[in-house]
Amino acid sequence: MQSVPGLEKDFDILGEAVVGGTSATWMGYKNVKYYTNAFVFHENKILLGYKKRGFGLHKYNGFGGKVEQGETTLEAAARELEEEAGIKSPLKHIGVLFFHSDGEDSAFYIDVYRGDGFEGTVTESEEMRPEWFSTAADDTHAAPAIPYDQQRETDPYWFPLLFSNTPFRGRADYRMDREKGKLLPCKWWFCVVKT
Ligand SMILES: COc1nc(N)nc2c1ncn2[C@H]1C[C@H](O)[C@@H](COP(=O)(O)OP(=O)(O)OP(=O)(O)O)O1
Repeated sequence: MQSVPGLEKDFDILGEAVVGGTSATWMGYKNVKYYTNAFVFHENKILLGYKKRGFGLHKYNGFGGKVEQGETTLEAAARELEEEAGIKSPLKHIGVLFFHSDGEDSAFYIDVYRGDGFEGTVTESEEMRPEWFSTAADDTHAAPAIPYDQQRETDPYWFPLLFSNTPFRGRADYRMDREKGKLLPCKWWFCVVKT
């Protein structure tokens, strides 16, 4: 595993890992940009947003965005959740993800938050259309299954840890797949944090 700014302090507490992809070295990057991603849980369901514009267009994700100057990442996560889904939730930090795409100057450093329960009314925004999905193993909760085929390719590595409330860390490098004509993960690791 290669060091990542802000993650180095965690390396001695990382546990079970999924590692995959090419044996080539990790990609370099010039800058790191800080983001948040918040996931709200309620009655065996998770709230995801369908991205209507910009980065991640037409994919489901948590609610989040850039951390603005002077904000903590928790403040940024709460602000983005309210802007994009119209709700507040008692957010707790659950993970850190680091993504870099070949050819980009900046890498994404993402603080991931989990909130159990919410206040307010879930409301569609200009950027996101919120929808509930089932987190139950069976289909008894009358919500659709997690839409992994409309999410980022690396989400299946860490979503189970988010569901089980297990702190995690991870990194993936993306490269253009010329045959498929899109960026795909070429090297990755995802770990639980030992408690
Ligand atoms: C594999 O890469 C990623 N996976 C997942 N699941 N989420 C990712 C990945 N890379 C970035 N993200 C997240 C981080 C943020 O939550 C959003 C991107 O935020 P956005 O570009 O919408 O940021 P805003 O500040 O809202 O941008 P605007 O200036 O357009 O409002 O994706």
